[in-house]
Amino acid sequence: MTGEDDTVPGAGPEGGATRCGFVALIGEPNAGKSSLLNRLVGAKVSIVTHKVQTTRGRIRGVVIDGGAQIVFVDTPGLFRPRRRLDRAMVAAAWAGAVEADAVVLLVEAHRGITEGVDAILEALPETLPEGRPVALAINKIDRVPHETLLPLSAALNERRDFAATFLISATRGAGVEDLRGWLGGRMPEGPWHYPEDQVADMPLRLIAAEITREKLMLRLHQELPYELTVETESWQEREDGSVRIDQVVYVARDGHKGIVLGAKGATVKAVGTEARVEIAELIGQRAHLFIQVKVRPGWLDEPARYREIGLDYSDGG
Ligand SMILES: Nc1nc2c(ncn2[C@@H]2O[C@H](COP(=O)(O)OP(=O)(O)OP(=O)(O)O)[C@@H](O)[C@H]2O)c(=O)[nH]1
Repeated sequence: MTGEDDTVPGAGPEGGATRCGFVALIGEPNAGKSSLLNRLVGAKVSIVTHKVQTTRGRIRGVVIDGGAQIVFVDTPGLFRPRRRLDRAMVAAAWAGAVEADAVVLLVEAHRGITEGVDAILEALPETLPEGRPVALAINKIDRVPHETLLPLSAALNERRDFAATFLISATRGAGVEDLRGWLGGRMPEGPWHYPEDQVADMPLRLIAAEITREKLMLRLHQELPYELTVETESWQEREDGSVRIDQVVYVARDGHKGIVLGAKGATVKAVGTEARVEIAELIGQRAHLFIQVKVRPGWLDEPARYREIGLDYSDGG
């Protein structure tokens, strides 16, 4: 974790010190966190949709900036909790921010300081440890006249002394490089968490899991929207040029397992077929997809689990 140190030495490309750390993107639902992550990573990491609250944490991207490796924790949207699960999702979002080395708050240019942004600004000082650098990224600048940006930036900086302010468009890319460079400089010195080659295919594993989750959600509609997670357990290239992908769908209860499986496994089979076609298209290779459904009991009631969903640094994906 960094403290207030702004003087992290630059890591030279030839054997200089490496840096590595975590960055949490926070903001209201739809602020553009997934879009920004995708733009930063340069691959479609998390599925961007028009529906709010689609991001379920644990979706990460790893970005190399000079000698720095920046691990992004994409958090669930921060919103006003209504149900028990919602509260846990908010807690998960904050857990990511509390443990990150730097935080980026995304605010939508055309919406300005909404009630939601206000609530986040209120919560920031008491939630984050002192000295944790928080950058402000005013996003979707392509949607507003340029002259509105400075007043908005000033109003926000009056509320909190941000370590830096960036005017960005996550979808068009404006300002994103600057933000990435700034974050790279904020990462603490230390070895990289992920070997370089792993970084290359990690996004694919994440995307593959997201694709399966999306297909499940589309098929199950309201039945289980927030109560399952999909993880890609293994990704094996085969000699014939195809790839074998093993995934696990985790559900909270036995009853949910039945719903995901469907009669004689029909639901998971249909989902698997749809996901396989899309994954194969994405990677340009034939894919064999194997999906298991497992119950992780108490998943919904254990605070520790939520934390894990929002922030899991344990392995490379
Ligand atoms: N015009 C414009 N639209 C953007 C920009 N960034 C994101 N969007 C759009 O805003 C919507 C929400 O973007 P997401 O990236 O899914 O937002 P999110 O914050 O990850 O949302 P949750 O997953 O719900 O937390 C999508 O329709 C994006 O295309 C931008 O810079 N300009």
